[in-house]
Amino acid sequence: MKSPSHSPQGRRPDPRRADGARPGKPPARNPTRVAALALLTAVLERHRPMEEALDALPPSDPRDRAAAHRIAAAVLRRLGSLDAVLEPFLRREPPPEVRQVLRIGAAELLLLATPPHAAVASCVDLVPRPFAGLVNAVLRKVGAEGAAALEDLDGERLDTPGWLWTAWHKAYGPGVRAIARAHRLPAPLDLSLKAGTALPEGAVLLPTGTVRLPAGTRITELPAFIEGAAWAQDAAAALPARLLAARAGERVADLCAAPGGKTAQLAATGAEVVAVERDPTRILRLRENLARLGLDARVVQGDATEWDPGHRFDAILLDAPCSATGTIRRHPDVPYLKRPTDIPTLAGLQGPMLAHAAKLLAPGGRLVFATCSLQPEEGEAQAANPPAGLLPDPIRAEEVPGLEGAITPEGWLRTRPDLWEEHGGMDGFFMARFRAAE
Ligand SMILES: C[S@@+](CC[C@H](N)C(=O)[O-])C[C@H]1O[C@@H](n2cnc3c(N)ncnc32)[C@H](O)[C@@H]1O
Repeated sequence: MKSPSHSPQGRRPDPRRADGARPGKPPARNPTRVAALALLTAVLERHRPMEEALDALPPSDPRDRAAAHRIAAAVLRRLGSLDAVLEPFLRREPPPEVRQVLRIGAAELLLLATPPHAAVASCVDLVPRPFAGLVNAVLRKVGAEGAAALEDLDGERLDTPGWLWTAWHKAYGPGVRAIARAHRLPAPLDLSLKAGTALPEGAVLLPTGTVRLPAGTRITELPAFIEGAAWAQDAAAALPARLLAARAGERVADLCAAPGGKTAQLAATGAEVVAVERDPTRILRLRENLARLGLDARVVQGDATEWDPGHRFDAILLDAPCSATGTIRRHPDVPYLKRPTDIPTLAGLQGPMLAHAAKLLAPGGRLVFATCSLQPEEGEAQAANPPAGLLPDPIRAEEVPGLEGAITPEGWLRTRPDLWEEHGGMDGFFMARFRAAE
């Protein structure tokens, strides 16, 4: 008969061990850290989006999930720096699961102000027994020496994957550092409100109309959200629909519409809105969001490169699928999900989409092309080569109060995460407006 044992060698663990692992029954693993480990494993090893991994977590207290997300996001924001701090304390590469736990522990100790004992003990409990001693020893050293080491690093460079650094340096010169710095901070909660909705307590009204609350605010607890009068939308993400300036009664198409932040803005004007989206799962979210807000739009499942309802539109919003590198503050997993080869692939889709959208526009109609990307191939390069029949309709300073400096000489709008730093930044977007020839 096999003797009962919890140790890999078939011996009972020594109750006096100095590695932090407790003897006897396996320790109860902390649900927040277990979930944080699952999120990091999904993103860094399986290259799955963090939101998808969050949805796949077993049912748990929403506060545990939020805390797990906070830890995983902190690791992803400072991944290069955390690895550099860990490096001198590791003689060889640990298994991937142990590496993720060490990153969690280092983030808790150096970035999240978790009490050292709790950070170390909960991380020790997360790894298989043979690695408990290693995790305990390394994290104790990180606790003692890590803060000084972190300060000496070039974190902006280390926390930005090389291909993104090179591309942003080429596009924005020294601005790459400001962009990288902005990516370190959790983004505030930005809301769009239905007209006449009172400003939530503690909110700031930004010059372009977005309402901003501090990072970490729980949207589901806000009265305006509960009443169906508010939706989450970054300050930059609210600009494309604003620039389209839809009017009541106009025929408006929102191509690539889910989850529907911009559809909601367009529908709130009283325009007749058709929202086109290819992905059936995302269509469900789009419908749910419109229903929650009590806003009306016709939702159509279709491919924006070929959808044609047989009539023309007064205004079209094309919020094209892109690499989403402008949203890294809100989605710190993006740098670890995207590859350099994604950029030409997506740019190769955006061109034909813009060309098809142009064909759906009535004479004199307006079109706004937008992407939430910092890569010029997905913005400036597209607008510089518009399809036949589209004329430039430059964005004017009075349309974007406080962002006049983000208007390019061509009349496009280029936002970056380091803009409005004093207000808490904004997503990186590109927007260009056109008119169809009369
Ligand atoms: C940037 S997101 C749109 C965000 C949305 N406009 C909003 O404000 O909430 C791009 C969307 O395009 C959809 N999409 C991708 N390829 C598409 C295509 N060929 N036709 C229609 N929709 C597409 C994606 O599923 C995704 O929902």
